[in-house]
Amino acid sequence: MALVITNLTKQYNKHKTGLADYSITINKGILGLLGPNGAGKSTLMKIIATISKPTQGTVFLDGEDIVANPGRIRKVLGYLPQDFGVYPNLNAYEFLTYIAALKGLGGNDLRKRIDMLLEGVNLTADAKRPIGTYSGGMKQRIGIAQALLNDPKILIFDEPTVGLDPEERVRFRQLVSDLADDCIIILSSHIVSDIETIADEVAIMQNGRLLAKAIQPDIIKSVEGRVFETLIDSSHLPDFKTKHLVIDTNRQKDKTRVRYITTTPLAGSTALTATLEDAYLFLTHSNA
Ligand SMILES: Nc1ncnc2c1ncn2[C@@H]1O[C@H](COP(=O)(O)OP(=O)(O)OP(=O)(O)O)[C@@H](O)[C@H]1O
Repeated sequence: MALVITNLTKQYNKHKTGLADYSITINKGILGLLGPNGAGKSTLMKIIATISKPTQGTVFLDGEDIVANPGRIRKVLGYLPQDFGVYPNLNAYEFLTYIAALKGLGGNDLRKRIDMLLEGVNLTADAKRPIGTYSGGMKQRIGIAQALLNDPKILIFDEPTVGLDPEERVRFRQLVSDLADDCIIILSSHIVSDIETIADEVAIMQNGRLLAKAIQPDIIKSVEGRVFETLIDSSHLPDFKTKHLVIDTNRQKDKTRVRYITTTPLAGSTALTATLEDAYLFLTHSNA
């Protein structure tokens, strides 16, 4: 199974471009879309989910044009939009039953599937109370459950970890990796650590363009040997920032410990092991 996206452009209006000549091939496994606000992550996901049409370009699923024939992908799609709305007066059971009806799902197994999904997102104990009384994280979890109702083969999660506490993030990661062998899973975040722990491959986006797409070690290679740490006078920090890409600072009285990326390190700097965050900040700054 493969999604082949070619020269995709979404022009919202004269001034707003969602995607600009974007091409990518997505295979089975977990692809993390990483990019700053406005990079085009949601736009890409909406087009794949056939909620939005591209201005130009094509999306093929196993050789079939899904822009022209959205029915092909809708049957096998699970989608959690960023602005997922719920019906506050329905409880979790009623809500999932309602979504199942919209998706044309029914039969004897439906109840069992809903029970299993509620268990998977840790909502069994709260399944009988109105969703309006849920916390943000619980609403997000019911959103994750509805995306899985039809046993999808393509899963699209727009910012799925928003509002989840650390324990729920671990549970979500587990749920997603259990599905990854058999599905294309695309998830977005602007939080590097979320993507780092979940995704096999990472696609870094900015301004509607794809800056890099590879497995994590290959993305990290772009900054290997260029990440350093040093201690400088805090008063020198503004000048230091004009010469090197500063990733992180830790102020200690009048000195500041700086993690930075450069090809010309200061004498006495310590070389550090590069991380996905280093590579992400390097790529997005170099292409800003
Ligand atoms: N309906 C719309 N009308 C006009 N412009 C839009 C619309 N939706 C998105 N955009 C613009 O398209 C660009 C990409 O937005 P998009 O929401 O896809 O980015 P994103 O990477 O998902 O960002 P975020 O993390 O903030 O959700 C932004 O400049 C945004 O303002």
